[in-house]
Amino acid sequence: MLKEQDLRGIYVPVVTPMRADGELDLASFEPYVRQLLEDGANGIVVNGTTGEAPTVTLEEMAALTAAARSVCQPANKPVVVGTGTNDTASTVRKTAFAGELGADAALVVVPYYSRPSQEGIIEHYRQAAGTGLPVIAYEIPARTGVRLAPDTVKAILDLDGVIGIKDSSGGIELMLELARSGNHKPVLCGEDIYFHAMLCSGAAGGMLASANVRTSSFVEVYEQLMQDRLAASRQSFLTLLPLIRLLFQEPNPAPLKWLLARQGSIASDHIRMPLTPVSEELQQQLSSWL
Ligand SMILES: O=C(O)C1=N[C@H](C(=O)O)C[C@H](O)C1
Repeated sequence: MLKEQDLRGIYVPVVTPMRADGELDLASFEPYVRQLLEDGANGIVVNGTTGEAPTVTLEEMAALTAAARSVCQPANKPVVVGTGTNDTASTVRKTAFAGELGADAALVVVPYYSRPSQEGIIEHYRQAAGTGLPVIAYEIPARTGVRLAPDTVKAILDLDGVIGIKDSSGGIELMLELARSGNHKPVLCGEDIYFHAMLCSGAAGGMLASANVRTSSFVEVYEQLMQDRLAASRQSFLTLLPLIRLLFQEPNPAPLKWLLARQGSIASDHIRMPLTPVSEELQQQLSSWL
């Protein structure tokens, strides 16, 4: 199981490869994950936003977790599984199930849509962490419809079994406040454009969809900063900006899947509804970037 001190570096939230008919494509999945590890990823996140979690069935989650483990375990790299929903009871069941599947930790998003109170959200995490599988909280207000107050984040991070947080809050203010107030649990950047800024403010790494493409360059940004080579790290990050901008020009992971399919990492760019394939215009821009 994943320990707090090992939640650092580049965790890659993987796509869920699908065949052109929409079925799960496990044949693409294993070599694709293996390549990410060879390129230096510190861990893998299955069934996250980038993995199209809302459309992935429990059976598919189990198959993806097993396939990811078969590649990651021999390399001693952790597999994190997205288990958060907007219903506490089903989040607890899914997190416990991920534990049975051999996941090293669960990524639990703030319960979306219902707009619960801050107390309700803390209790949601208490129950998820009660399953015994280490929990990484996931703050992404643009998707959930509710924003965590800094004190709420601190209360969640104080819970036994919560080992850190993925911060996609849309800026570095939360990160700075956590650092100011002496938080010691790892904060991973979950908003690619802020990766370098958040590392400079004390983030322990990133869970970044763009790191699917230039994995070793993201690792380099991280490593250089850890070695206090600020200018080199900033320069490395700047070279990644055009990629990051393109990947988030339309809803993630459609541009990413298109790019991965185009470069042969997965067989098809199929994406499940209601997400739609990338526009022709963006395809042209991605081709030029390639
Ligand atoms: O799947 C993830 O984890 C990520 N999701 C974010 C999103 O799509 O909003 C982006 C981030 O890079 C990782």
